[in-house]
Amino acid sequence: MITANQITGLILAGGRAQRMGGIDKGLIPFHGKPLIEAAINRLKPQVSTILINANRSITKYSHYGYPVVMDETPDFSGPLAGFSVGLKHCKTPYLLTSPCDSPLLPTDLAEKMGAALEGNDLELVFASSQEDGGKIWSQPVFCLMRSNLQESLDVFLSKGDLKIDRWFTELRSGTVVFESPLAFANVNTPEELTALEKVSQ
Ligand SMILES: Nc1nc2c(ncn2[C@@H]2O[C@H](COP(=O)(O)OP(=O)(O)OP(=O)(O)O)[C@@H](O)[C@H]2O)c(=O)[nH]1
Ligand SMILES: [Mg+2]
Repeated sequence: MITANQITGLILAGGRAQRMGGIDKGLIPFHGKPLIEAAINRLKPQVSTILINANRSITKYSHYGYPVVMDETPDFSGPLAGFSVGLKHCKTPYLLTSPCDSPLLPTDLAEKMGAALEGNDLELVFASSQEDGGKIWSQPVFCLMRSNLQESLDVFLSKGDLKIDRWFTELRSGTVVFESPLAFANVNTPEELTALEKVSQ
């Protein structure tokens, strides 16, 4: 069984947030507190420690008491740049990733993905969500991976590829379907922020 003390949580807050007007998304208020706090609070019981991946507002993110790590490339090359630096700083056998803009993320994320990873001898498990109508969507920025994947990721990125699901196909990877679509609701626009605050009173 993979336990919380074997897992480091990586919160991805390194994006441009263009649909939010380019402001720092992790710091916008959600129910009166910076959005990233909700992700930290949901992730904390599932992991031994947390890393925050950000490319701006480093001092503000440091106030949470966790290391803040920046992408090694300054060009906002996507979430895999965050995975890469997260793997480099990860000192536990597993890394669990989550974006900073999904404040209702599953409280059993690590447990379910850990069981799938171990049970099927996988290297990486990503989440999928199921809509009420049954349609399944992959949620590739929610991943549990073995922390020895750093070399594989660096080789993949050095080829100039940035597509997250293409890296997954190079690995022994699988997915876990979570039934609550709301758990993966993410805040990309001011309208989505308002709507999510309403349904999560
Ligand atoms: N480290 C890092 N993370 C990124 C980068 N781009 C996106 N992400 C993260 O990936 C997750 C999903 O990305 P989006 O929801 O599209 O966020 P975003 O890129 O900031 O927003 P848009 O610019 O509106 O697409 C978020 O947690 C982002 O912080 C990047 O260049 N570097
Ligand atoms: Mg998003």
